[in-house]
Amino acid sequence: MIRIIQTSSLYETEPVGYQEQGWFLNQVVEIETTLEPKELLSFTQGMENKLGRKRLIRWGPRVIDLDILLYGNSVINTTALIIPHPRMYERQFVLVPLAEIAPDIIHPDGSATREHLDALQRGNSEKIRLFRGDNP
Ligand SMILES: Nc1ncnc2c1ncn2[C@@H]1O[C@H](COP(=O)(O)OP(=O)(O)OP(=O)(O)O)[C@@H](O)[C@H]1O
Ligand SMILES: Nc1nc2c(c(=O)[nH]1)N=C(CO)CN2
Repeated sequence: MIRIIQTSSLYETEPVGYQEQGWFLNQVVEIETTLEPKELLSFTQGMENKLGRKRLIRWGPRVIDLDILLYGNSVINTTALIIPHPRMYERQFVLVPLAEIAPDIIHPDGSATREHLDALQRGNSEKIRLFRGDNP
C-alpha cells in the first residue's frame, strides 16, 4: 500500500551536475506505505522503467527520477539504498520543496528541514522558482 499524504508545489530548477540540458521539474511527495524500504525502492524503480527512464548520462536528462529522501527516522546504508538520500542536503531542488511540506520534521541527524535549508542557502545559489504551468 502506498498512500499520498502531501505533495509540494512543482519547482523549475536549474540543472545540477550536468549543465547542457534544460531545467528540471522537481517535487517532493510525502507517502504512507506498508512497503519496507527495499520494496519501496523496487516499486519506484519499476515506475521509472515503466515510464521509459533510460540511464544515458549521469545526472543528465531523464523522463522521471524517483528518489527516496527519508524513511521515517531510519538510517540505511546498503549498496542499493542509502537513506537519508546521500546528496539531499546539498540540493535546493530537494530542500525547498521538502521545506514547503515538512519544514519542522526532525531528520536522523537531529536537525529540522528548515535548519538544513538555511545552512545550504548560506552558500548555495542554485536557481529555483515555482512552476506556474503554461498560463502565468
Ligand atoms: N535513497 C535512494 N533513493 C533512490 N535510489 C537510491 C537511493 N540510495 C541509493 N540509491 C541507488 O542509486 C542508484 C542510482 O540512482 P539514479 O540512477 O536514479 O541516480 P541519479 O538520480 O542519476 O543521481 P542521484 O542519486 O544523485 O539523484 C539506484 O540504482 C539506487 O540503487
Ligand atoms: N535541477 C535538478 N538537477 C538535477 C536533478 C534534479 O532532480 N533537479 N537530479 C539529478 C540526478 O538525480 C542531477 N541534477
